[in-house]
Amino acid sequence: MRDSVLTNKENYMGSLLSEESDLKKQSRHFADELGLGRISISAAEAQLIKTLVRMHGCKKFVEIGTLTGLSAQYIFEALPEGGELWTLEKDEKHGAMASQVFSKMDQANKKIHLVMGDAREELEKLSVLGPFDGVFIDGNKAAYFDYLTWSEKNLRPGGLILADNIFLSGSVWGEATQQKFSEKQTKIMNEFNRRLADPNLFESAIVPSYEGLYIGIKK
Ligand SMILES: C[S@@+](CC[C@H](N)C(=O)[O-])C[C@H]1O[C@@H](n2cnc3c(N)ncnc32)[C@H](O)[C@@H]1O
Repeated sequence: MRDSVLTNKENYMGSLLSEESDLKKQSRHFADELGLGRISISAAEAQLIKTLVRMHGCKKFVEIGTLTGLSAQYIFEALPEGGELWTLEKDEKHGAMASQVFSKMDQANKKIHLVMGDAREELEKLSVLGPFDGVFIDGNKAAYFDYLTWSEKNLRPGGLILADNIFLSGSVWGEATQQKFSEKQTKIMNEFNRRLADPNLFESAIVPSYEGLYIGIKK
């Protein structure tokens, strides 16, 4: 995420990772072309997500918010043979770039499906293919609670929920932020965070990264 705001600690963590592949660099390049490089996931966070997906043994995984396909590549790498990733995106330009990247990926033993359209509607259509083993929520911030409601219904018991940007740059605890989040977005994110914190529904933990990454396991 967001080179301009990476701390020395984050830069140090990044320096320990191996260089990203040409295809990942292509996704970053496309995001930069769109002027959205800052909202692409950082290598360190992406590596964390990949490790969690692998550790959890996820085979059928859903990503909400493809952008140019960077996080999707990390998740895809973590899936075992026979694995499938559905990644949802509503913006045509973003989808076209992601599609170019995905067409260059080796899909001989596992598959990646780019699903275009509003995630809330497309998720409902995907339900017939469930239950899924995990979801990465990184789409429309005002729809996070709806994404979670869908996940509760469509993940298997023990399924993995990962969600990025759950601090909304500090607006969830009332800090004024450079990026303007609406009251509605902040309220919904707080409801989302409180629901994931409910120990009757989830085993959960927060990684205090710059934007905050929620990890939940559905009970
Ligand atoms: C933060 S970016 C995703 C970054 C990506 N996961 C990565 O790290 O490489 C959020 C993406 O969600 C998409 N998005 C926003 N609202 C959406 C919606 N209602 N349905 C589907 N996608 C949406 C945006 O167009 C954008 O590409």
